Amino acid sequence: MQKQPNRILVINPASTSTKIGVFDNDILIMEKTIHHSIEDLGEYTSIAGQHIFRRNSILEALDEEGMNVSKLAAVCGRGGLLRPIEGGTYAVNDEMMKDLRKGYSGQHASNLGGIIAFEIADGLNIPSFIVDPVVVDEMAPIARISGFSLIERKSIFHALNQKAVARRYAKKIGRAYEDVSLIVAHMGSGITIGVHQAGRVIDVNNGLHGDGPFSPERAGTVPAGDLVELCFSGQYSRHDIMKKLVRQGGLFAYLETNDVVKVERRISKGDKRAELIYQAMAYQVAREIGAASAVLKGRVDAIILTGGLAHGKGFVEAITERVSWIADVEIQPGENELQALAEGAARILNGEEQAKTYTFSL
Ligand SMILES: Nc1ncnc2c1ncn2[C@@H]1O[C@H](COP(=O)(O)OP(=O)(O)O)[C@@H](O)[C@H]1O
Ligand SMILES: CCCC(=O)OP(=O)(O)O
Repeated sequence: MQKQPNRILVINPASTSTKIGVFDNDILIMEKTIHHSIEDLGEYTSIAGQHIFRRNSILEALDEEGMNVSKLAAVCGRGGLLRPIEGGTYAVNDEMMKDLRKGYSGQHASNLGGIIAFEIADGLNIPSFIVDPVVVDEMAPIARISGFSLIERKSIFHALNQKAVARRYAKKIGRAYEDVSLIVAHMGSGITIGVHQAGRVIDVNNGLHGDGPFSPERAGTVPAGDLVELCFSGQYSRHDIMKKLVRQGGLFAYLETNDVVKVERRISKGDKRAELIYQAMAYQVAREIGAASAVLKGRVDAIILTGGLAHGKGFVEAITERVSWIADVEIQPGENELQALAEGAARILNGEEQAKTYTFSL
């Protein structure tokens, strides 16, 4: 008799929406984006506080789609700003729940992924997982040195999509992920450029509140001395400065939108300032890719451009003309995070891998 496939619910919470998918192993059978209004989310003072509201929205959506939750074999969520850990699939445990609720390394909607996965799975007596959270840290010791001895460089990036596209590219060329050297640029609300070598991301910018190119929302690397002067000018609170660095920095600060489609429309109507800022963002991405190629001593199998901005033809061209001398440029627009979550959970349920344990009590 043929074995029943494992049915997996996957959950990817973003700032104003929750994307869900139901898979039989790694085959998608249902996908939905649940949009949350600013008014609905505005009722909560913290991201973790939104868990019941978002969980109920997910259960309602599953019900509307005729999905019977009692058939689920596991629930898998995108995880969150935990302590730094190596890549892989982790079982959600109490220690992880504590750190997700607190936002150990900061606040991001992905903190809700593991929390909601655990809550739904616990009620059904099935396992819950997270896969390649944003705190995956495989950085080489040399990459951690910032040059300011009180601050270490941190690995906070789009690990889930970066690893998924890198694995997919390796498979396409008939090699193992562990055998290729790649530069992956994930370009969404934040932009992260990862150096993938021997199956590990040995260097990457902290795309949340660290360094790297500016992005639709993030300021990226800023001149340090000038930033210090602003912080102590008395004009801005800590909250104001963080907002200007993380959510309302970069493109948003210059053009009052984080939507690159709108910016492209403005450029096509002759808006020269919009054109300059758009080109500057592409220039900074290309510059970071150049730096990443030096990490690999020029031995780069491919450069992969992915994330929402990789849909933008002009943006991709502006980067490609500066970096195509390094290696082939492969475009994988958008993100396949739901698929990557399902594949990570399926590898455990099918016995191909063992779930890793999140523990720091030693
Ligand atoms: N077809 C497109 N052309 C250019 N930019 C696009 C296109 N589609 C989406 N984008 C831009 O991609 C960015 C969002 O990327 P996305 O990967 O969805 O972000 P997030 O990190 O929030 O998941 C937005 O600035 C959006 O305007
Ligand atoms: C860098 C970690 C995650 C991140 O930046 O996500 P968004 O692009 O969705 O803001």
